[in-house]
Order: sequence, then structure tokens, then C-alpha cells
Amino acid sequence: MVLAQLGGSISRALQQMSNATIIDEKALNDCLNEITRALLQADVQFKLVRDMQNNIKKIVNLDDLAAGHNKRRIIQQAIFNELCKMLDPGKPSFTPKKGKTSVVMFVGLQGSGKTTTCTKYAYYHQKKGWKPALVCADTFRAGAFDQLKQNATKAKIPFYGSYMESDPVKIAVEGVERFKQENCDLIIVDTSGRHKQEVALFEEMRQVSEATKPDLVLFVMDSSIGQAAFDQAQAFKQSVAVGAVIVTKMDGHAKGGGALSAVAATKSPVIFIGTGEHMDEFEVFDVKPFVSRLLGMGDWSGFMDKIHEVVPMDQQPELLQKLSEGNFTLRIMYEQFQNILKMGPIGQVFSMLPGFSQELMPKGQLDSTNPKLMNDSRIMRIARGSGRQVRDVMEMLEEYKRLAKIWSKMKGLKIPKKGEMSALSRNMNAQHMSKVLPPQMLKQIGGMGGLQNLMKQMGSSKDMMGMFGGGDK
Ligand SMILES: Nc1nc2c(ncn2[C@@H]2O[C@H](COP(=O)(O)OP(=O)(O)OP(=O)(O)O)[C@@H](O)[C@H]2O)c(=O)[nH]1
Repeated sequence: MVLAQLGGSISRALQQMSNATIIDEKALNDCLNEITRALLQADVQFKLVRDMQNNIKKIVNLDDLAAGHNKRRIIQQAIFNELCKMLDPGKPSFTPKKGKTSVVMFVGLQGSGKTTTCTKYAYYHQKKGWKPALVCADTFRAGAFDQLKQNATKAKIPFYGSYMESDPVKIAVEGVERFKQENCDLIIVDTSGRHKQEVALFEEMRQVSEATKPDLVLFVMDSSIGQAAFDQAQAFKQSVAVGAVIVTKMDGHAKGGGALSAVAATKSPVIFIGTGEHMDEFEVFDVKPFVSRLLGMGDWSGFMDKIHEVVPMDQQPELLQKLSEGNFTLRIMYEQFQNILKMGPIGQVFSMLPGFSQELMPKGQLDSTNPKLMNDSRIMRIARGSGRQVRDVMEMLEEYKRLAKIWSKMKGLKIPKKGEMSALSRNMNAQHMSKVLPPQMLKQIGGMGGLQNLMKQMGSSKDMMGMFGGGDK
């Protein structure tokens, strides 16, 4: 089961419960059983799921809830909190500081994506102005050094390794020393992986760790390993001081539930996830937005951060000014889609939108806010000119209308200062939110009153946006 399916199953269970006329013990139990089944199918460890179920039952005491309380919302909040708790070990991992030398050692089984992830991690920090370096202490797998060398060269990151030396400890120490002298602030040591947990692997890891004294040991785990995740993560933790986890291959048919088990086994947080083979297919992992997405609640704050990353800084004030005036044009949609295409995986999703392609964008009409100008004969000409079906062009225009409608409701939104994209979400109040939320979702929350209450409970509208972003679909 891929994560999206897990999220879908949980949302369905919640939906079914809210469809029940009365939310009694039976409705709650049915819902929890459904969620338990979904989590187990996604390879979350049995004990974790059972604990979660018990905790929710303890928190949600239906008898104590006075009539008028929105039981569905309270149950949903309890599930949200429990899932967050599963993924949050309660203490943050060591975070390297730019400009101050840190040594980070990567460990994991062979094929987990460790070497690829080392470079992704280095590249991520390099883009933020760090001075990373890579050390290949994998002398077990022939070709490991070549792979690291190739990746590092592509990303223009200094690297160290040897074809001759067979002692990983010696290479690791030499590499770390060299890069300390070169004032690198993030020295990354890649260690060998083996097919399975072997005594020799753990002993070697322990020795490398003892010799290089890493500030952080990162455990890299393939998200598709299923129920084995807990034991595997625990075995690593028992040999070296694992401080954080990176889960790879979240893009494939991953049973992402393993991530939850790894957190429980290592009592360390997941800090990044790998979402593809490419260097930039790597995302910071944040618990709340992740769980929001899992429960089908969207991830507005993450979306805004992404936009912040891809919309060129000098275009942001102008774009927001236009949007706040209610001028959402086809050109804006076109330019933003172009920016979104730079986002990588999300870009792939957008490029799947029916009829979306560069040739298809109706040039000359891009700056109008009046889609009616797009009459039948023009639509036919566009379809012919781009080799698409008329239906494709119509669907693209429908998508534009949908987005334009959302943005027209945002008219008058206070524009944040230059570069302060996240201020946009802070400026959203319950009024704005209620206009953007799909009517059925608003109803579930308990209308405007429920929304205001929920926003108060959540502490800030930013959290709220994190939970319920996404717009109407
Ligand atoms: N789809 C996808 N593939 C990935 C991801 N991360 C790594 N891979 C692929 O997984 C395969 C194994 O990755 P490596 O980095 O060679 O694995 P490793 O764990 O370093 O292997 P050893 O060095 O032998 O321990 C490669 O084909 C990578 O391209 C990811 O996030 N998504």
C-alpha cells in the first residue's frame, strides 16, 4: 500500500464515521478498526498501532463529551495527534551549524540508497551556502567509490576515497582530517552496506564511528522494506548512536509505514525523505504537514514554502499584488505552472494535467481575466494548432476558471513584505479560509463557528493552513 492509499483509507474511515447518525462507541470502534487495518497494511508495527488505538480510546471519552461537541472533529484531532506522536520522538536530532565543522556518518543496508542520499544531503546544504565534502569509507562494494566520485563531481562537491586502501577506518580518518583542514563545515562519511545485518558490518561501522567521532549518525532506510523496518532500525541503533533517519524511495510503491516503525525503534526523528533518483529529489521531513497530507488534509504551508523556493524573489511582490487585486490571468497560471515544473516531482504531477503543454497555452489571450474571450472557434484553432483534442483545451480552461475563482475570493488579501511568502498564510483569517475550503469540508468542521474555534485551538492560522490547505477540488 502506498502512502496515498493509507491516507485515503484513513480519510474514508473518518468520513464513514461522520456519516453515521450518531457517533457512539460502535461508530468509534468501527472507525478505529478501519484505521488499524490501514496502518497494518502499510507496515506500521503492530504494537505501535495497538498503542495508538488504546490512546485514542482513552482521549476520546464519548460519554464525557457534552452534546453539541463536534465529536468527529475531536476524534480526528486525536488521530492527528497520535500519528504525530508516533513520528515525533520528542527530541530533535543534532542539527549541524553552517560555518562550524560537523561530521555526519551515513549507515544503512546495501541498496537502501545510502550513497545517493549522501550526495543529496551534501547538495541540499551546498545550495544553502554550506561547504560540504564527501568521504567514501565503503571499501566493501566494488564501484562504491566510483559512484560517489561521479555523483560528487556532478554536484561539484569535494570528495575523498581510495581504490587501493582496504581499511575503511583509515580512509574515513584521513578524509575527515583533510576536509577539516580545508575548513569544510559538513563532512559526510559514507560507510558500507551489506545485504543483511551482519556482525562484520556492525563491527566496521562501530570502528569508523569511534575513529571519526561523528556529530550525527544518519540511518538511511528504504521505505519499501515493510515490517522488517523496526528490527533493522533497532539493530543499527544498538551498534552505533543513530541520531536521525532518512527514508528513501518514497516516490515508488513504498509502504511508508516503515518510517513510523523506524522512528519508534531508533527514537530518532525522520529528517529528510528521498523522492526520486535525482539529486534534488530530496525533501525536508516535517511531521505535522506529513500527517496532514496522510489524512488528506493537504499541506498548505509546505506548498507556500515550495512556491517561495520556485517563484523568483523579484516576481513575488508583483505576483501577490496582482492576485490581491483579483487579477488571476491565464498568463499567471502559465508562468506559475512553468515555475512549478521546476519543482521536480510536483512538476511531474502538474505536467500530467490534461492538455497542459507549452504549445497549448493560448498566446495573445494570456493576460485577459475574461475566459469568455476564448470562444469556440478560438478553442478549435488552439486544439488544431497544438495537435490536441478540443476537450483538452476546454479542460485546461476549466482548470484556469477553478483557480481564478479561488483567487478572486482572495481579493483584498493583505500583501506580505518582499520575500515573506509565509506571511501570506499568517494573514489568512477564518473568513478567507472559509471561502477557500470545499463546502463539504467546511460543513464537517462545523461551519464558520467550528472553523473559528478550530483555528483558536490550533493556536495560529499558519498551523491551520498546514492542516487544511489545498483548495477545492
Ligand atoms: N526511486 C528512487 N530511487 C532511489 C532513491 N534513493 C536512491 N535510489 C536508487 O536506489 C539504488 C541504490 O542506491 P545506492 O545509493 O547505490 O545504494 P547504497 O545504499 O549506497 O548501496 P551500498 O553503497 O551498496 O550500500 C540506486 O539505483 C539509486 O538511484 C529514491 O529516493 N527514490
